[in-house]
Amino acid sequence: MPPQSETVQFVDNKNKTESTTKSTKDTDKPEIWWANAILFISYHLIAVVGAYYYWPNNWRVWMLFYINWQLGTLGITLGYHRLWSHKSYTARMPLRIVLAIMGTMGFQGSIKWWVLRHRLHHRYTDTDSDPYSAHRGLFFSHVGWIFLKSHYPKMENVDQSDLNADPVVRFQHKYFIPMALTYVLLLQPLIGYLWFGDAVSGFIWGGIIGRVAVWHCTFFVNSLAHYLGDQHYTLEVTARGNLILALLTNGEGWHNYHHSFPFDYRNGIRLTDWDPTKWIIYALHTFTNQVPSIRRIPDKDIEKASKRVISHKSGLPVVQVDGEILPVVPKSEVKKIYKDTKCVVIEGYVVNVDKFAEEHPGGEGIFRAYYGGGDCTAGYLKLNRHSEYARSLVEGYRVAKVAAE
Ligand code: HEM
Repeated sequence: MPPQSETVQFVDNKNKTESTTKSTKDTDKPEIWWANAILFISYHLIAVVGAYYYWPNNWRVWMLFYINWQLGTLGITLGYHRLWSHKSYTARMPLRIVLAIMGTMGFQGSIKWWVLRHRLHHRYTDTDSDPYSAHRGLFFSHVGWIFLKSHYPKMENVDQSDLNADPVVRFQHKYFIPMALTYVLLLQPLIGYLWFGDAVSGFIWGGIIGRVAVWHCTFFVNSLAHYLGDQHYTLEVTARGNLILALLTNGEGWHNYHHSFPFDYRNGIRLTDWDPTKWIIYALHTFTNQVPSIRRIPDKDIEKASKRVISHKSGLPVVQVDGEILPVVPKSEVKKIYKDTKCVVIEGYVVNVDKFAEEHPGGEGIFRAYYGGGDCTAGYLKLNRHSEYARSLVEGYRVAKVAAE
């Protein structure tokens, strides 16, 4: 088990240099974790053979699999990840108990085991100290890291006081193995027997295949979500945003935003971004007393991050306008640079209307012909006498200044 945390002075989480970190090398050769490897491989073998011989011809078996998959995944996303790893919301004891049970169904180690590694991942993303660093290859970041008994010298810098103080976390950590095994070996066959009279199918589909589905969907976030997708909020790490992964992971696929703002209870920030985890947290906060508070990053900070990314991507000279750093784009380059974006030009500035277009009182249609860097100043000035409020909105959405040629 990792040691208790101690007070350490951190210099900069991106340069990964701590003043009091012990000199143990992160790249020390780790041992193979045979127990994990054998368990993992056996599960997959049983899943394949079981699926072949016990292919369901009864919808109840499919339901058992689906419920198991979804509950396990939600236990990880709602509980392990957004509650315990990032404290993006607070939860009362009854909800924490339910989430700890659901998380146990994910079969990915105890809350404490998982959260400490996840905090390490965020703190040292893409370095040797990142337990599932994407820089060590797709296979390693997906499952390879689980087969290794790595020791993480920098773990001592990760705070775990909140985990140690939570009785639910302590209990689940102590009894994780019996709880997880009871769930798979006893409960699933029992449900199968009582629900559709087939204990073996209950074990195979509820216990084994349900687990394999939860595993890979969670692991995709560590692997594919660092390889495929968009980077709108930070370029400093490999994390990317990806709709397909969001669909498979109850919203965790919006991973670039998450790495930029890990404390936000949302991963998909737009109303329409597929993120059931965020919707459930919001519903629990609004309609029950189980989630007293949620953490949401202010829109202006998100906007700033996205502007910074656009500036960096452009690699152009910058200018300070009203306290903001904006890249300066030659007029002839605007359409090339912003071709696949919802950016338009208004009064000499490139304005990103992605977040605003849908709620524009004059309709989104007005912008469409200009997306990709078209100049809509004439319409903006003539079709409506835009108020001061509208002007300040435009200022907030500026992403670049167009250089006079
Ligand atoms: C980011 C750019 C823009 C912002 C922030 C913006 C904002 C607004 C706002 C807040 C209003 C409500 C009235 C007001 O407060 O002035 C409005 C109305 C309107 N806007 Fe814009 N606007 C933008 C761009 C444009 C452009 C490019 C056009 C035309 C090409 C346009 C056409 C209109 C029209 C026609 C209305 C009147 C809608 C109605 O009352 O039926 N707007 N806009």
